[in-house]
Amino acid sequence: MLLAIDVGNTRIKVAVFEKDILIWQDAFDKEDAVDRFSIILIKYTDIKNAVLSRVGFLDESVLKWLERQVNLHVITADSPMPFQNGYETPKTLGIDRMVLASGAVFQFPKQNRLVIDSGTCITYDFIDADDNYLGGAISPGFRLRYEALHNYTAKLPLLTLESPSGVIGNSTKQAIHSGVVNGILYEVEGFIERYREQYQVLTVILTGGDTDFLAKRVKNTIFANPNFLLESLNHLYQYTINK
Ligand SMILES: Nc1ncnc2c1ncn2[C@@H]1O[C@H](COP(=O)(O)OP(=O)(O)O)[C@@H](O)[C@H]1O
Ligand SMILES: CC(C)(COP(=O)(O)O)[C@@H](O)C(=O)NCCC(=O)O
Ligand SMILES: [K+]
Repeated sequence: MLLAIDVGNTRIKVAVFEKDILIWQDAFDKEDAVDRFSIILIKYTDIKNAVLSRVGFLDESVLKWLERQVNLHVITADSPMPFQNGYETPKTLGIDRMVLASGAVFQFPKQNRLVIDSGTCITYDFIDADDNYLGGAISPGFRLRYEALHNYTAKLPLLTLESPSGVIGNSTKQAIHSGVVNGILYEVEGFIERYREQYQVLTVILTGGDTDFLAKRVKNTIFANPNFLLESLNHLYQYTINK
């Protein structure tokens, strides 16, 4: 039984795996980390190993606590990956993006793949059919855009994610929702179209906290899976221990 832990810039996401079966999952804020991890370890006493991907801040004391509870396997830039890393700055590449790319290789072998993870940031990661990771893009996620509009202007209100009434926002709030939501939709659809121009056959995988919201609205055939990073962590752990 394995505990997979994804520490992002907004939340901690966790899942318990029995081989390749996801038997339980949760997401929580970082300040609740030790309490929520304790609940999991009490509920699943067979957990002896954990695998962790971290891009967001996590208090060192939480890591030290975790290391005392389980065998903690932390994914780093030096961890073995099932792809050739063509990133110019491999040491600055987000561990989450590496895990996503490895999951695309495991779950969708030998094809051009674009992984879109809509969380704090929207990340785009491309792996070609020969398992070369080429990079992609980093863009502000929904919440970052709403907060930026509020924090960097004199008058705009701070709004939370809501579907715009239409393309033409006929009020301040609707104009903001249209700008944020339609802006992200057209960005995602535009990127997919550009990648498809260059790589005619392309598999698109969508994940992240905003998967469900985006999957319903993006006009492209995509594989939507909110647990893709956690599943990829599980596969990567198996891959690493069997190397
Ligand atoms: N309970 C929640 N708390 C915070 N964000 C949530 C929640 N449910 C869905 N979300 C959405 O998920 C996004 C964060 O996605 P996530 O993938 O967890 O981010 P990260 O991996 O960057 O920490 C938020 O911007 C929000 O739109
Ligand atoms: C871009 C990210 C902040 C995304 O993190 P997330 O939205 O998942 O919290 C993370 O992948 C990161 O810190 N990347 C480092 C820079 C790079 O990937 O080139
Ligand atoms: K992300």
